[in-house]
Amino acid sequence: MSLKIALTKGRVERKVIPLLEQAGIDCTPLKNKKRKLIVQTEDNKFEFILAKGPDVTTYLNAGVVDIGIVGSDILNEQQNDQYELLDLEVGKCQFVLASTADFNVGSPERKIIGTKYPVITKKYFESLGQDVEIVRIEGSVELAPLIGLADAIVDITETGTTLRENNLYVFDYLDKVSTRLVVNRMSLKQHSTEVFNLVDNLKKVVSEKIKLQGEKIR
Ligand SMILES: Nc1ncnc2c1ncn2[C@@H]1O[C@H](COP(=O)(O)OP(=O)(O)OP(=O)(O)O)[C@@H](O)[C@H]1O
Ligand SMILES: O=P(O)(O)OC[C@H]1O[C@H](OP(=O)(O)OP(=O)(O)O)[C@H](O)[C@@H]1O
Repeated sequence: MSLKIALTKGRVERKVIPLLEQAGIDCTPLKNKKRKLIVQTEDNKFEFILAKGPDVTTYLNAGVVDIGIVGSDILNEQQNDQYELLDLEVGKCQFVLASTADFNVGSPERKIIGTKYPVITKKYFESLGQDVEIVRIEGSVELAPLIGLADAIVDITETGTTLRENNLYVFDYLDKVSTRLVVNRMSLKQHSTEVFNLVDNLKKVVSEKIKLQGEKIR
């Protein structure tokens, strides 16, 4: 039976495929899948289920997949205690509080904050002792302070390009984000050899990559 892996499609998928290949998995069917959402490797050892990030944990919780590959931003936002086995060290970015230059984080008025991450945002402002109004936005979050929908945003940034090109400034840095491998606890019992084989192989790939990056910096 194949090990079922819910893989976040899009950016995460693109960053994770090279790691899977280096871990010895032939990803040709995954790379040629076009609009197919379920893809099996030639040797039938793995079945990839291509899903949106927030749905990856839904599949895991329902027990219909064994493994999930998803950003820690989503795991933190959902707060439902997934069993994380590996930080894949790709999809790295960071949560920031950002706004236009005139924003004052210390001002006493109740602020309106635009975000895709209401739980993380609420917690962050609670830690500052502030009760804020949250406007949930699905994408292009940077628009919110520009068009007067919110006073500021909490969003993820990688290169800072989107903020820069829209004249937004970082007012605070929150948690760092990266792609994680999480596992269904039942699968860990039923398919422990297969799961740990995959995790061990990926661990080697990730630590080799980190070592090489360290050598390049030195
Ligand atoms: N700018 C970024 N840099 C690095 N990782 C990011 C960035 N934005 C998002 N991520 C990570 O990728 C995951 C998926 O992101 P998102 O759903 O925004 O993009 P996507 O659907 O892959 O986008 P696209 O379809 O444009 O490739 C996020 O949960 C997060 O962990
Ligand atoms: O710092 P940068 O490298 O510019 O990356 C940051 C952007 O990337 C993400 O958006 P994404 O590209 O996923 O699009 P979205 O706005 O539709 O979510 C994030 O929400 C920022 O908008």
